[in-house]
Amino acid sequence: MAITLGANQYGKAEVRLVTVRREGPVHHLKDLTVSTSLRGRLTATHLTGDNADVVATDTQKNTVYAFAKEHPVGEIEDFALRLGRHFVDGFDAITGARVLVDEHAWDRIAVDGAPHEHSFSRAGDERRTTAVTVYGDRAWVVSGLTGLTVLKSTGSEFHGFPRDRYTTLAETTDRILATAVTARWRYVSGRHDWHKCFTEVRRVLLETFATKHSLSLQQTLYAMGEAVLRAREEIAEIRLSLPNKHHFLVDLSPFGLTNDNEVFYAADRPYGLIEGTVLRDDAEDAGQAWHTLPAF
Ligand SMILES: O=c1[nH]c(=O)c2[nH]c(=O)[nH]c2[nH]1
Repeated sequence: MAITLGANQYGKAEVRLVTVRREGPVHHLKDLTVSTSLRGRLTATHLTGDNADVVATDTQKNTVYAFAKEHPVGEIEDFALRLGRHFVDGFDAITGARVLVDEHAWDRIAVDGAPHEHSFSRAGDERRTTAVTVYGDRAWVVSGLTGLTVLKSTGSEFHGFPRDRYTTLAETTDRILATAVTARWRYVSGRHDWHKCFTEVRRVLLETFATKHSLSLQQTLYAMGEAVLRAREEIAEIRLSLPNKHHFLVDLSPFGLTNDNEVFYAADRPYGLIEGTVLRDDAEDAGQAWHTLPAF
């Protein structure tokens, strides 16, 4: 029996980086979580412990901080591309790099209605994300967002599903629809206006969720993905993961009360999980873009 080393990668996970850029008295904050992972000629360290080709994960972490000082961080996609290119071009043994960046948003605190120069409050759980893969001369960018929680209090139905002896769910023509959107979209190759594209995708996702009359969360997922692809030609493919945050009508009849779609129990688990990909039929090959990322 022969035993060999299979696919492997290594790096520093979740480097927390905060930068302050000063424009006179006005400060600009960037709050990032950066993970790097490298691939390449790494058999020796696994088989014999020879570390001649191992760029230490501590060095990877230091590089993140040093890069943040040496150039303005800018858009997370550009920062990740610079880091990935550095590891692949700078070390012979390293042939591929994957850099994940999550950006945590902060709002300026309003003081007497005016945005404060250097005081902020966390904008919530939502994060903007990117996953950049550099492999040889090529690079793939998959950007997205996660934790975008949305709810509509009407405009959602769910009926017509099969009933068997285990089915108890009532059909409904008017329910609450709520989810926390995770979206990842793959750019066609090249550089794009990352900031504008992110802002537009987020807007289109929200507007479509709000305005599409929903017969199922699956239908809403497809409509959201389709609207993004119609709005942004630089996006080849979008994957959405939508937990169905159920709001169940509370049975108030024991108290002699009716419930006309007014009082709900917000269940946190279990939850339906609706996931899918929407893509152009002529999209260029995804290459390494989704490699080792979650399926959706
Ligand atoms: O939009 C929905 N899709 C489902 O597949 C499903 N299943 C379920 O119990 N409720 C819902 N809602």
